[in-house]
Amino acid sequence: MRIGAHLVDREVRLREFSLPLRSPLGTAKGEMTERRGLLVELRGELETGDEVRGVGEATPLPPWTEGYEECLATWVTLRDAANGTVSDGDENEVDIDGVPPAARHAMNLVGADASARYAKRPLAAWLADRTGDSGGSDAAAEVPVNATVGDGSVESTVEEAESAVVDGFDCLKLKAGARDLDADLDRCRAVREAVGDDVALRADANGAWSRDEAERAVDALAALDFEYVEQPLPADDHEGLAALRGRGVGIALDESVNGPNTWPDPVREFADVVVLKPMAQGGPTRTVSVARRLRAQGVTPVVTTTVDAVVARTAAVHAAAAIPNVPACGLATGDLLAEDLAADPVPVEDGRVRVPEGPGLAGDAFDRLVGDDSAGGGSAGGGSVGND
Ligand SMILES: O=C(O)CCC(=O)c1ccccc1C(=O)O
Ligand SMILES: [Mg+2]
Repeated sequence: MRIGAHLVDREVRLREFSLPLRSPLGTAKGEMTERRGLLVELRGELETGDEVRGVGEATPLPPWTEGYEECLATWVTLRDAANGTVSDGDENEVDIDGVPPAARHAMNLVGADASARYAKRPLAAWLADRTGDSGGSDAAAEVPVNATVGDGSVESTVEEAESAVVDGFDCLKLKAGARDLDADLDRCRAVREAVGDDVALRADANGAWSRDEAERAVDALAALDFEYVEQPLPADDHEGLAALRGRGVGIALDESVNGPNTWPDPVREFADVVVLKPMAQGGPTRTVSVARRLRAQGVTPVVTTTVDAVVARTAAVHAAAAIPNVPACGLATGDLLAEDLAADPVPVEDGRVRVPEGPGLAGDAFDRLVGDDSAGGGSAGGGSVGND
């Protein structure tokens, strides 16, 4: 296949970016300090003469997705094939099954944004139309979100939690697993005492615990009335995860289903909640259809970013809005970035995000973001790698 194969005069352009985090996000897998990714823009004309334009983003994060270099190399190939800047022939045909998840996310998103804009529908409504039941279903106007609280001392964890509650969040997710279990449980207990009983709490261990630790954690978190614990055990310990069910706190899967691992089957026997990261699922379209299938078997889907830039974060908000009655999602990650590529069309207010009402992602808000293409020393104009 080729991107925009049905378009005349198509042009795909890439921009590499690198965005520092405001302060490092502490997790069981180490500290995240910056996010590197690619913006993609597709322009062309339909045979009717109508102009088509779409924007996408690939912000890879191993082990959830491929690494940056593979993602970039994939997109340089996709771009050159789409633009016809290499001689016609087999090398212009890209096998879609070989496109890794973050690169595929951008592919899905440029197409979905372009299609939704052409249909004059917000992306959320377009996604709901395409993935809904026969009658279709409306997209939500707002999505509830959780605050993301990184690893830290008891004091700094409580401080961050309290400030999130002051900002209007009624659901907090605490990163855990970076320190020993008793220290983590002290943090969780201190936050519960500080925020009271009306705030929903979640913990995310990123697969750090042993079976014994996970069992102890689950019992302690149940007593603190935590809503769920995300990935208490390594991604492939399906049996261990199943054994943690029914002890008073929900079991959520993240790494088990976002990344190279095989899903436990049937997933409802292993999880109450499944976290869907569009960047790891290969795009918003697949995210919404997987979410609807999960719902149908009684598993609760939650959408989160991989701490993406504004284009993918906005897409994730649309995807979440296309899932009926989605609970609080991990989409309040824009504030973790010290800078971003554009003004935020999906700011968090009172623990909720309003879904942009313009066509596609956010009307033409992202149309100026991809300047002259210089990514990958590309054939579309040469130049060096990077623009910052
Ligand atoms: O869910 C959230 O609150 C934010 C997203 C988040 O925690 C995250 C962000 C980047 C990579 C991994 C994760 C994770 O859920 O483990
Ligand atoms: Mg997680």
